[in-house]
Amino acid sequence: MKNRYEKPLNGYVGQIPKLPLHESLGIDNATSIEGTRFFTNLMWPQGNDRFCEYISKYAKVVAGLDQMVTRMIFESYGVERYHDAYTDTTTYLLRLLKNRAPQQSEPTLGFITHTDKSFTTILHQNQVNALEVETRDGNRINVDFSSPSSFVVIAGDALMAWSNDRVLSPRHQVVMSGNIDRYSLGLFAFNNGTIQVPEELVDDLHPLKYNTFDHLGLLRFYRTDEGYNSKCPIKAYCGV
Ligand SMILES: O=C(O)CCC(=O)C(=O)O
Ligand SMILES: [Fe+2]
Repeated sequence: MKNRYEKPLNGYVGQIPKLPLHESLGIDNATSIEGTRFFTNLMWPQGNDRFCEYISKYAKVVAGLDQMVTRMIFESYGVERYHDAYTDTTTYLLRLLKNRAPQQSEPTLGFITHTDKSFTTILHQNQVNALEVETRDGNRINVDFSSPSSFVVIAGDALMAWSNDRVLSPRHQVVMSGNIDRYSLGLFAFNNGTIQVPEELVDDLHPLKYNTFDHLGLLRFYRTDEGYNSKCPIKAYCGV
């Protein structure tokens, strides 16, 4: 298998007996031309300039959207002074996801219930809706983002910890129906350093809930049995 990275959960995922519908590939550092070229040279030994160009343009546009959204989040908590340092040390993993339409009698679960380990994730899809997101009170929302101009922003575990639990990293899953294959793109923001709760978000009413943590260490922890089996991996990893 060629699409592998040292960073856990960055490369190919698929051929999982319990999840026969799902296959995905990952492009780390997708906003840089080196990142996309590394991927296209791997998949097409003679190169694929068109794909390389489109994918890096897409990643750049959506990373710009992500930086706008995270700036708004930082501003809404009065801590925009930390935003530049955050974006300067953030890289983007672009995942290309396919969930094929289930055949009769096949399980319809495309992707298991999980929370994202990123800071933020921006999703885009073809016309086939299948994403279900759980709310704080346990209800499920079927997210309709079938319009080509729709994007969904999901808060990841790192944002939940950074915000000292103000922003929820929601559990979500992909459940397929109908007879059209679903293609989606997920751009995941990962910080290359440590993340800490801003001091402005800690007070008597909001005691500190997370120790400073190494973001990529969260991915490594999630790959361990303890991390994978814990109910809330981020709390098990760096919760106070
Ligand atoms: O395909 C989607 O819409 C969501 C995929 C997802 O949740 C993930 O890759 O983390
Ligand atoms: Fe996800």
